[in-house]
Amino acid sequence: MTKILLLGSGELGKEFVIAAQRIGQTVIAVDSYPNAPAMQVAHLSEVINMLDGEALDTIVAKHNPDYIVPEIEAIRTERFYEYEKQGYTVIPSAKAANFTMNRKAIRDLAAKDLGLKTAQYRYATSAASLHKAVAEIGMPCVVKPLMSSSGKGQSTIKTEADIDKAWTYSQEGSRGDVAEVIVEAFVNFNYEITLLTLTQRNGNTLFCAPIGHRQERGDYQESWQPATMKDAVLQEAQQMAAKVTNALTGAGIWGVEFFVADDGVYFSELSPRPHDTGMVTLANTQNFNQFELHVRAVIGLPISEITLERMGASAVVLASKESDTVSYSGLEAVSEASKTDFRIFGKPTTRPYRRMGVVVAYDSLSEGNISEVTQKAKDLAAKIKVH
Ligand SMILES: Nc1ncnc2c1ncn2[C@@H]1O[C@H](COP(=O)(O)OP(=O)(O)OP(=O)(O)O)[C@@H](O)[C@H]1O
Ligand SMILES: NCC(=O)N[C@@H]1O[C@H](COP(=O)([O-])[O-])[C@@H](O)[C@H]1O
Ligand SMILES: [Mg+2]
Repeated sequence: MTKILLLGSGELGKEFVIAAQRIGQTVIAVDSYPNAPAMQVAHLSEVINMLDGEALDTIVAKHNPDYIVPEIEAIRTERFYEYEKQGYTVIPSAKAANFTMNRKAIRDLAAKDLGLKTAQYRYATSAASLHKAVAEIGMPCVVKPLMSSSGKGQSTIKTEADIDKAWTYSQEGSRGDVAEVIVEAFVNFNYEITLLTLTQRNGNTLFCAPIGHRQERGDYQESWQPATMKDAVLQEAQQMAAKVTNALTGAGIWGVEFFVADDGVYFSELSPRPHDTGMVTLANTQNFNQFELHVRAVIGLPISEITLERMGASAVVLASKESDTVSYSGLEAVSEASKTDFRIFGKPTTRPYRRMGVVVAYDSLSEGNISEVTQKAKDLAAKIKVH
């Protein structure tokens, strides 16, 4: 039987496992804490520190998987090159996982090697060098730890007084073991999108309809598909996505993030895996959702087309405080509403702003209104309370 070693077991991993099991795959789910969402539905699980290369080596050798599928960024991805040499298949590739775990590698590749348009940026390794970088980039600007995701440790500097605070905050939010930050000029975009891109072993690259989203504190709040945009702008984004995924190599679904501003399309970053904003596809907006697409790309089953079947939106359910016990209320209201669905991820503990669930809403492409569908998802998500 085919064995998939899933490195990271959050909500995205959980849907991936469900999609994999539906087509007969065995999954071993790994994360740093027990009873993580994907572990609840996987065949086997392992709890390790994935930044620890030796711990990683041990479970790879123990399970001898056919596919190693990263689900988060904070993994000792340098080891992946070695696994590829040993004959393992890393998804999408060791290079893709390694370059995207660290904002520096992916940004330098995109901006310098591939010549993609990005926000102006500098790096800083201390509060003092952050002052210097901000002076060069100008304000407002955005500071992010080189290793973090979902906006952790990210803040916007508007005045001189924010700089030291931004440094301290970045060091608290950094997920990995790297102290460095990136400072980006603030892009005054009109809207931002995720372009889910499917690369396949047969070389056929396909794009999903663009997903619009709104972020707060660097974390997504609502996403909707399709995002309304001009054809020429979409094509430009598709070309950029093809370029960067091609350079990173390998098969899988990728969430390629863009800002669309008056002066053009900016590449922001990408996930070489399902994307949080792509949870909108759980509303069955497409013939295959992003997790089903990823599974098929992983095991090498060809997809010949991705079709948009209806419009949809997703809105997040967040926790508000730290707690070791979790319960939910308000599910009746969501369940009762028409053309909606929801997921509760089953995370065992809460912390402020931790994403615990998602509500999706949908409508037909001919009769629906995407703003209304998004508002509906948002209103219903607000009815679910995490206790
Ligand atoms: N240079 C920028 N100018 C304007 N807004 C920005 C900039 N960088 C980030 N943002 C805003 O912050 C959001 C999160 O940034 P980014 O995607 O880099 O963070 P992240 O921690 O990698 O998030 P995730 O892992 O959830 O994708 C962006 O989607 C955008 O809304
Ligand atoms: N933007 C990346 C993203 O959404 N990743 C998703 O969040 C999980 C971590 O959640 P947690 O921090 O609540 O444990 C990850 O495992 C992944 O599923
Ligand atoms: Mg992002």
